[in-house]
Amino acid sequence: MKPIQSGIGDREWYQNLFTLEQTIAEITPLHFSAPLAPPIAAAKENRSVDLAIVWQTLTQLRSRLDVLLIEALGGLGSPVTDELTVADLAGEWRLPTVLVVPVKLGSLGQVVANVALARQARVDLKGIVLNCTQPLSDEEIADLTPKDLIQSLTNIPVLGCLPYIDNFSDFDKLVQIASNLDLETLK
Ligand SMILES: Nc1ncnc2c1ncn2[C@@H]1O[C@H](COP(=O)(O)OP(=O)(O)OP(=O)(O)O)[C@@H](O)[C@H]1O
Ligand SMILES: C[C@H](N)[C@@H](CCCCCC(=O)O)NC(=O)O
Ligand SMILES: [Mg+2]
Repeated sequence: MKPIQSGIGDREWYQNLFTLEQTIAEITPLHFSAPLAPPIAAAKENRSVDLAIVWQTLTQLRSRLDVLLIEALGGLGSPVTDELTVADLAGEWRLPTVLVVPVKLGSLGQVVANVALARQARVDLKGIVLNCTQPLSDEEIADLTPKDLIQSLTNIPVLGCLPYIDNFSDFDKLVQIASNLDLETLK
């Protein structure tokens, strides 16, 4: 699921990449046109952010699927409503969570701040995945986001590093990349 989406993006990606039995309304029960934070995008359409429909759809899907992977939006501190952040929802809805961190200078500060926020909101943080959103060497990745330092600072396991992907339509490559992540701990 991409339960709340603003603008064009993830739900369209999923439909192109995967064969899913869910309808688009099940993949994304709440969609807003403006590519902005949900409360702001909703206000532009004179709508509110109806979390009840998100919870209902999530509950239905969870009961009929073996695995339900949910992509949030923005970061843990991004607002979902005027009162609630992504971290608040993940905590209150008890969703086992993986933090995805783009590899760049500043990532260490971001990861420490986000893990602190996750703890404050009682998020069940299972692991951290590093994401190389630009082509970098192994040495550059290790210098910017050293796994051992992140684990020592946060006490959260680093499950792996997604490489830079230049072609998202190479499905076999995506499968091979996913198989390198240590996802067994999420079960
Ligand atoms: N490993 C990668 N290699 C190359 N491009 C990437 C990689 N990860 C992300 N991108 C690019 O960044 C875009 C947004 O990625 P992603 O959906 O993961 O962002 P996000 O942080 O989840 O933001 P959102 O809140 O919009 O979901 C992707 O569609 C892709 O174009
Ligand atoms: C438009 C973006 N791509 C994203 C919304 C990100 C909101 C971030 C708000 C913030 O933290 O300032 N929407 C989405 O993932 O559907
Ligand atoms: Mg996304």
